[in-house]
Amino acid sequence: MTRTHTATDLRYLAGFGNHHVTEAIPGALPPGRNSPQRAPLGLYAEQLSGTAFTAPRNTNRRTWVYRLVPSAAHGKFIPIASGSVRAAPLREVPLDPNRLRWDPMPFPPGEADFVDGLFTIGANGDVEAQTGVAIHQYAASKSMVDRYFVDADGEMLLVPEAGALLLRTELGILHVKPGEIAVVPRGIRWRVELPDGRARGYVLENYGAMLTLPELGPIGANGLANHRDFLAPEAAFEDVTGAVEVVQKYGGTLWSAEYDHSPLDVVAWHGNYTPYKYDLANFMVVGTVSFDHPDPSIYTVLTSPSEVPGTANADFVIFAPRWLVGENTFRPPWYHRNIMTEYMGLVHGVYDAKAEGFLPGGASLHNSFTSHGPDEATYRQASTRALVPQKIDDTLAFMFETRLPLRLTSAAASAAHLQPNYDAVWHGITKNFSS
Ligand SMILES: O=C(O)Cc1cc(O)ccc1O
Ligand SMILES: [Fe+2]
Repeated sequence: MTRTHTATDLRYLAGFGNHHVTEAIPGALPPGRNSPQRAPLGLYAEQLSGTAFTAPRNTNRRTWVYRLVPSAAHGKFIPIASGSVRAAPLREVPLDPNRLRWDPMPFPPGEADFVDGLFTIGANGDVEAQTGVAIHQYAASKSMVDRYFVDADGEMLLVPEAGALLLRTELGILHVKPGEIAVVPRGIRWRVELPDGRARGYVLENYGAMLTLPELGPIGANGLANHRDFLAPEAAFEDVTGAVEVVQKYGGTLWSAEYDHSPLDVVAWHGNYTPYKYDLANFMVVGTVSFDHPDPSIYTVLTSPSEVPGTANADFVIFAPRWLVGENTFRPPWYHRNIMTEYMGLVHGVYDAKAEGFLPGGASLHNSFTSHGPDEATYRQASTRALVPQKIDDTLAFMFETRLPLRLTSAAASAAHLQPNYDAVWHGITKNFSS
């Protein structure tokens, strides 16, 4: 059995969407061709296509892997209980026009690995039509050892809130801690170890076009999330023989198959279809240096475009430390209604639109066209404070923004940690009008 790497000896390959080349054993990659009659070291060659063969060059994603056994070498998948995992289309409860907020998600009783601890909040679109998203939270207390996961339904954007994750994937290992994010593409096998014993966080499962960097328009060639800060793993493999379980999410259902070897047996690979991580501290925040509160699209880290120009299937947006300097400006978010649906979570600190009740590990959902904005305490404070330069610090909130309303699971809609009276945060906002 070979399972070598620890979190400390990990090295990464830099660059968003780059064509990387990596060998865990020198000489494992065939030079000059992808598919020689016999691949080096007795390995099997296999292509993993994340986009259609014929997708335009600038969006085409594929990786060639050189592995101990072809991934085809496995038995039958059988459906298993899906726990708290659901997929779109969801029709468990009516679409709810209320603003909703949840307390921090409790850890399940007993031990739960990452898959056991996945809890679907809601979804939109249609998993089989490869459009829309599901939003999940996870709370895990046990590492996956002889158990692997693969999501054929979407790529998974992981936002850890508590505890690091060691993601052992087919293409190598990523160590991801709160303040960082990771994306695991659809169809890649992986398992999750918990270096801190427990871990909790958020997942955007993107059924649609792969997440990419947003256009920068007049911002120019630099800024927001920069290409070079996205890190893919170096090749690392497990040479493990013996019964292991592979759990596959396929069409919204969990399926299980027994393999007689670890599916993480890729010794070398080259290509641009890879898992990756990104440290949100590297995000260059752009904001006003004159007046008014800009639209939060300037805080977009990654976007999944839809076929409608400028209208994302999903955006991943962060509210990171930054200076507020706007003159004669109400500096927190304005009151608003938005056709796009806004699901928010908090990694740490306090979010500047909510004085109380929005907590790390908790979440809010402002579905399409629901009225929201600063709570009463925030309004009072921000509309009267002296407008000296102010640093928003020690905080990291984020938003999964998606173009279709989000249908909740009945479990999320009736969860014990759903706050009973979120509307009250806007009580006490009174008329100031005088003519
Ligand atoms: O609702 C929210 O708190 C998110 C948000 C932040 C912001 O600065 C502007 C609009 C917006 O929806
Ligand atoms: Fe909003």
